[in-house]
Amino acid sequence: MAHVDRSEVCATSPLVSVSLGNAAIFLIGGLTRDAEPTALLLRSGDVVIMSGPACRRAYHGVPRILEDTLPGHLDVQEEDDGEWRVYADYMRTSRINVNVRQVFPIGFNPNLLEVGKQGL
Ligand SMILES: O=C(O)CCC(=O)C(=O)O
Ligand SMILES: [Fe+2]
Repeated sequence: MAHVDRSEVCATSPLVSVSLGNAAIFLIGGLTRDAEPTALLLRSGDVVIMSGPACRRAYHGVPRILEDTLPGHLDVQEEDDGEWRVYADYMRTSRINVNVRQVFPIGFNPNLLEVGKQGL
């Protein structure tokens, strides 16, 4: 659940996170699991920007999705059926997170994957 983002080589680039669907509890703590986390309520349409090394390397996670918080404009009415039923069943209990993150630093050359060849 709680994790630190480690796939990004560069911890100084911000991460932009967009929440869609049911609301959720987002916890953000510190650089160790001992730090008391702060809880944020993320609703559909909310945008979180995680910026700075202390934030990008902080433990965080989404322990809880709050059911029955799907905004009306993302819901499907009872009379709708067919292909939209699959969407409706999924969205009823789900939250979708879209995030943008910079995994590699500027100037990274994927053709030079061996350690020490990047020249960065
Ligand atoms: O769902 C979220 O808001 C957080 C996602 C996350 O922590 C990640 O993609 O690394
Ligand atoms: Fe993460």
